[in-house]
Amino acid sequence: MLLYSFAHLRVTEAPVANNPFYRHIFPYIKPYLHVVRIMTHVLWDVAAILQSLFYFTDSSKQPCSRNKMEDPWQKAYDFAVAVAKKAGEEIRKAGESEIRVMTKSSTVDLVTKTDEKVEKIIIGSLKQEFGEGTHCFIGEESVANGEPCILTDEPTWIIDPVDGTTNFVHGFPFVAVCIAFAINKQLEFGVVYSCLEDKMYKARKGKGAFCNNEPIQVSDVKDIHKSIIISEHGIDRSPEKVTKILSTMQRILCIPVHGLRGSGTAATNMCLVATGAVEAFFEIGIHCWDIAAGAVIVQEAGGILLDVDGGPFDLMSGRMVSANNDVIAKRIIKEIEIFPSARDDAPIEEK
Ligand SMILES: O=P(O)(O)OC[C@@]1(O)O[C@H](CO)[C@@H](O)[C@@H]1O
Ligand SMILES: [Mg+2]
Repeated sequence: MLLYSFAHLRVTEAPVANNPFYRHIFPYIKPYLHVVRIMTHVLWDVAAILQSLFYFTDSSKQPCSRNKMEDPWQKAYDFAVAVAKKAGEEIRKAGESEIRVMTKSSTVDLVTKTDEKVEKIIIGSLKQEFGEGTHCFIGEESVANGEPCILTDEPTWIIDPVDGTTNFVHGFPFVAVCIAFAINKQLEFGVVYSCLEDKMYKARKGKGAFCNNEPIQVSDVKDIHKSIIISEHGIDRSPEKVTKILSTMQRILCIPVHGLRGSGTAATNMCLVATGAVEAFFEIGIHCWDIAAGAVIVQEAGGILLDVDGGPFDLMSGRMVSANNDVIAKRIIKEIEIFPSARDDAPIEEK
């Protein structure tokens, strides 16, 4: 302020001719006043530049920080919805012609050209939008082709292009495109497009869950006897595992619950928990791409996620209970017969 006022002092002729200051001293300093004036202007400008620099780099201040803090991933979220829609259209179109089926880890682990093509479309679109090398990707088919499956702190897209490939091959009407996004290993948003039903589920951390833009909410049932529970049979048909899976199902049925169901896709199952159509879905032997998007949707719809032993949910562990509340989750967990399953981030030789 002081600098500013001084800089704007007008250097004028002495207004009072008989003032001793103006008569004896002013004539000597007058030539230098112009220099002082220019210097103060320069100093003022430098001060202003420095002040704005500190102001704009302080993260608690506006407006530069406003852009950064505002909603950094909203654009990515909206883009993921658009890409999921495009992918779903591709799957619907592919379902109209003959589907060539191949197998992966076993004769019941199916894959089609559509799985691969749709994953390429999704990852290609994301790279084009956000730039090559800026984000990481964990995609079901890329991992099947040898890409690493490690979740780091980097911005990471977790993709299942066709969740429910067996359904797709058979024309069973639950097939979902799953796109999730994590940063610092925390899921930020998830999109599940159940493309044969044309239902777009989406959720962003702290911003609610939606189906076709309508808010969704888990059920408020706490009485296990009034619940419907979902589980799946998985693709591991070793008799020991199948025995444990069926034994768990029997125990849950005999609680008794209203019913046991399974849509054939983990993503759709989780969305059914999120809408309140069922109370819980659990499975051992799933993958991060099956459940990452659904995990955000369930939580944002008011539900919870746990490990099958009641511990904290771990996206890469290959096991999960998703439920409307912890009463239902813990009651289910009592009945689950746990069997070993490989982590997604385990070294290849351990899988
Ligand atoms: O079709 P994909 O993506 O290979 O996997 C289908 C999938 O439904 O298989 C499991 C069934 O046990 C599910 O949990 C998983 O989502
Ligand atoms: Mg899949």
